[in-house]
Formats: sequence, structure tokens, C-alpha cells
Amino acid sequence: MSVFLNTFLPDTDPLSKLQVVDRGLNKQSTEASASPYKLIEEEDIRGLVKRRLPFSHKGTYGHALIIAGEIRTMGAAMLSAKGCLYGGAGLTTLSIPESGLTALNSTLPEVMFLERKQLIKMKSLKKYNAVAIGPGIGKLLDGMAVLEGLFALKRPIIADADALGLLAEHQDLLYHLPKDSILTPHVKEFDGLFGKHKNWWERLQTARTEAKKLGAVIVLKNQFTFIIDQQGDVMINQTGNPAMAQGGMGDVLTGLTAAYVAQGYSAKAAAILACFFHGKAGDELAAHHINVTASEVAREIPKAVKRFIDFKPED
Ligand SMILES: NC(=O)C1=CN([C@@H]2O[C@H](COP(=O)(O)OP(=O)(O)OC[C@H]3O[C@@H](n4cnc5c(N)ncnc54)[C@H](O)[C@@H]3O)[C@@H](O)[C@H]2O)[C@@H](O)CC1
Ligand SMILES: Nc1ncnc2c1ncn2[C@@H]1O[C@H](COP(=O)(O)OP(=O)(O)O)[C@@H](O)[C@H]1O
Repeated sequence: MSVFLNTFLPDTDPLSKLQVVDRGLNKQSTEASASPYKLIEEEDIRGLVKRRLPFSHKGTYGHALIIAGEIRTMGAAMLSAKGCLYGGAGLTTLSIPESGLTALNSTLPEVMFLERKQLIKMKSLKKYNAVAIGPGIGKLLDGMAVLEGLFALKRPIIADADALGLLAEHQDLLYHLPKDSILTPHVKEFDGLFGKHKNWWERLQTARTEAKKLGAVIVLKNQFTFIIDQQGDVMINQTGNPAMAQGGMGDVLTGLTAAYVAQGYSAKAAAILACFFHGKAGDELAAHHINVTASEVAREIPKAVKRFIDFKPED
């Protein structure tokens, strides 16, 4: 039976009721019968996710840098670093104000620290396999200078939260976003970046146009999260649930996305895997909890991935 796009939108538009959603990501967009809207199925994830290799070491799984946090929102930085750590990055470095160092060392001893002032030495940032910026940075960090520096390196970034706010205020910079970057806005952040929308159908059309224009992946977060790739195709994530509607959940997703980019996945694959396993971890916890915290979701991720990889459909 056909499934239509309106099923996944919180509001309706007559056009969304006419759009068929393909099940799975296999159909090539070039096929005449292919829909630009695709539902991510477990089989797709099985085809994407890689097992850890027997002869491997921390260097095999990449080094992620997360630029996050200020005095009042240091928690956002810790949550992003947690998402990255539990997402399996070989090394995670967190750039926070020094006032957060004790918290970092006591809560996440595996994570390294990079002083904020080091961020201006852009060449030294080349060693990182993934760079994420935004959760809780507020306006204290000279975010614009850091973003400009990162853009000059032409290295893809993952931008979330306050970094999206900065890009919304500086549209000239937005259109210099390095190709294959990942933007992870929720609905308010999306409209901040690209203008107000009457409904979700219109928002999705803008997302498709902008992802193509920017050559970036847009992760438009909601109950069903839409991952829009550089060709303007929309992949719909089905995992996740209302127990996850708590502050900090998006910060974990940012860190998790960075972990997958660091491990060598493409921007599109990293975004798909991060949304799928973030939601999957939340679903497994929600089977026994009315609500789940962002920290709990982060901690559940390695179990959720392992269970998924080991599960055989005939079990
Ligand atoms: N422990 C911490 O330090 C935390 C820090 N956080 C950081 O704090 C900064 C600001 O976060 P705020 O929560 O104040 O601002 P946001 O821009 O995330 O949210 C502002 C308001 O927008 C609305 N909104 C958000 N998502 C929506 C959705 N999907 N649908 C409809 N309305 C929606 C809600 O009313 C929300 O109160 C960010 O940088 C964020 O990363 C938050 O993630 C919460 C936890
Ligand atoms: N009702 C829900 N169903 C599915 N996923 C949800 C639900 N509520 C929140 N989430 C997920 O939690 C995350 C929230 O991200 P965000 O709004 O950026 O949170 P924060 O800014 O507090 O970190 C997104 O990945 C979103 O898909």
C-alpha cells in the first residue's frame, strides 16, 4: 500500500497528500518512478553501518572536535561530547571556556580539551576528521570569527543551535558554507535561517532548494526528522518518540553526527545513522520510561547499535 508524505507532517497541505513516499533508499533518484521522498528502513541502515574492525585502534575511528558551551550552557557541551563519545569516535576533543574544565574532567574523563583561544590557529584544526559547532555557545564566544575561519579552511562542518543563529544573522556567510556540511536545525532554527513558512510542506520545499544551493545536508528535526541531501532528496527517519522531548536531546544528536563523520561516513550517511540510532536508543529506553533524559539516550547508543547489528531478521 502506498504511503503519502502528509503521514509524516504535523500539519496538512493538499500537495503533501499527493506525494508518494518510497519505502527504503534503494530506488535511484534518476529512475522515472522514484519519489524525492524516501522512508528510511532498517535494511538501509544494515547496508550503511560498519562493524568495528579486529585490527583497529583509536586512530581508525577518527578524531572529532566539538566547539560548544558557555558558562550557563556548559551542559550542552557535555551532552554533545557524550553523544560523540558514545557514538564511537576514536578521539573526542571539546573546546569550551576554561570555567568548564573541572566539569569536563570529572564527568567525561575520556574527552580532551582545547582552549578557546587555540581556535584561531585554524591550521591546527586540520587534524580533526570532524568539526561540530554550536550547542550552547551563546554569544560569548566570538562565534563569527571561528565560523569564518572554519569556512576559510573549506572543511565541512556540523552546525547546530547557536551556530545556526549566527548564520541566520549573517546570510552572506551562510552561502559560503563548505560543501558537504551538515546543518541540524529544529523548526524555529530552520525558519530563522530561511524565513517563516506557512506549513511543513512549504518548509520542506525550501529545505530541498537550500540543501541543493548550499551543497549541504540539512537535518530538519521534528517528531519525524527529515534529512535532505545535496540533491534535494528527503529521507524520513522513523525512530524517536515523545519521551525524548527534553532539553539537550539535539546536543547529543550533534555529537553523534560528528562521531559518524569522524569515522569516515559521508555527510548523508552520518546524518542518517545519527538520526536513526539516536531515535532507536530513545525508543528502547521509552519501552520502560515515560520520559528519557539526553544523557540516558547518549549512554544507550552503543547498546542500541550493537543490538541492531547483532540482530538477525530470522531471530
Ligand atoms: N544543559 C544545557 O546547557 C542545555 C543547553 N541547551 C542549549 O541552549 C541554547 C538555547 O536553547 P533554547 O532551548 O533556549 O532555545 P531553542 O532555540 O532550542 O528553543 C527555543 C524555543 O523554541 C521552541 N521550539 C524548539 N523546538 C521546537 C520544535 N521542534 N517545535 C516547536 N517549537 C520548538 C520551544 O518553545 C523552545 O523553548 C542552545 O544552544 C542549546 O544547544 C539546550 O539544548 C538545553 C540544554
Ligand atoms: N516527540 C518526539 N518524537 C521524536 N523525536 C523527538 C521528539 N521530541 C524530540 N525529539 C528529538 O529530539 C531532538 C531535539 O532536538 P532539539 O530541538 O535541537 O533539542 P535541544 O535544543 O534541547 O538539544 C531531535 O533530534 C528530535 O527529533
